[in-house]
Amino acid sequence: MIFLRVVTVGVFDGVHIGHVEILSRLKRLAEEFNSTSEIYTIVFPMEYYKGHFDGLLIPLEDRITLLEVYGEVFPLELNEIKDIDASKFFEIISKDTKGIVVGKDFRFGKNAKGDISLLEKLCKKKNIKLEVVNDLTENGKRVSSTLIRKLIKEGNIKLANKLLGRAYPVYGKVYKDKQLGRKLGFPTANIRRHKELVIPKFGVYLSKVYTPKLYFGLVNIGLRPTVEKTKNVKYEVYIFDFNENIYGKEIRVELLEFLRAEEKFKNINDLINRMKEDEKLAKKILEEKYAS
Ligand SMILES: Cc1cc2nc3c(=O)[nH]c(=O)nc-3n(C[C@H](O)[C@H](O)[C@H](O)COP(=O)(O)O)c2cc1C
Ligand SMILES: Nc1ncnc2c1ncn2[C@@H]1O[C@H](COP(=O)(O)OP(=O)(O)O)[C@@H](O)[C@H]1O
Repeated sequence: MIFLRVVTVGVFDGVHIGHVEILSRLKRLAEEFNSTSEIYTIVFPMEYYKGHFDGLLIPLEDRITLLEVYGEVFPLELNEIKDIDASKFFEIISKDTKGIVVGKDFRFGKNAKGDISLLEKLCKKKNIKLEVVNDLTENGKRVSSTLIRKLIKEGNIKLANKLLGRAYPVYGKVYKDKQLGRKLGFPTANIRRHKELVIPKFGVYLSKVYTPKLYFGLVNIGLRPTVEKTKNVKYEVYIFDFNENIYGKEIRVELLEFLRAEEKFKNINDLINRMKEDEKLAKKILEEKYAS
């Protein structure tokens, strides 16, 4: 017995609202044909191999989890497929396939030779239903992983979150540091950053913190130039109304709003005063916008 399928191929980093358009169409098409749906996710985009890549939006495991809502997920390394010529690549993705869903800019095969017009012709020949999904735009700009990476690097977390369709997450295990925070009156849980991910603009963010219980807090992302000379980017979380030892625990932090850029203060006292201001501002925003 042949199991029929519908297929989509792409990087899908971030699984943003534009991706969701494609994935929802894929799921609908699978229902129409009473087939399975398969999502081929390319692990890293071309820029990664060209050496000018800012980093992924979310880890691959998270991408897979988000994609699994829409079908069976198969990760592909670009290196495995980039030298397959367009007709051969089509042969692979069209086997037992009833439908293909892609975005308007989809390219396939060696040197990205295959485009939508070739795909249309090939699909017609094999009686495969092709759905080409129009670009989703925000203020005239195409929603894309590249745009969201740029917004995150610029600190425009609100727009990045809107285009992602969810709050931008950073998370990891809390590790022990120099324990200076506690002395300053601002204990901070430090989490390691995933090396393959994009680094947000250095500064202070209002955040949700799951310990797993939900708290709000402030995250400082940066180099802490007032107290350290390092190139090591740190993610530190000061959790409001919280006083527990969470070393070794996994916490999840969601960036909500960018409050200010990281600064080098003249002395620790100026830093402490500024952190107090940050907390005041954050609590005011929480009261105005997030109180339930
Ligand atoms: C809300 C907040 C804002 C911060 N802002 C800055 C800053 O602008 N410049 C800076 O050098 N460090 C900043 N930090 C980092 C502190 O220097 C750091 O948390 C402190 O030295 C404690 O370090 P520890 O984690 O080693 O205990 C900030 C930390 C927090 C929690
Ligand atoms: N309100 C809080 N926010 C963050 N961490 C807290 C808080 N209260 C207690 N802690 C605990 O204190 C630790 C941070 O203390 P700190 O002196 O900044 O040390 P470190 O240099 O190891 O980060 C956290 O890892 C956590 O276990």
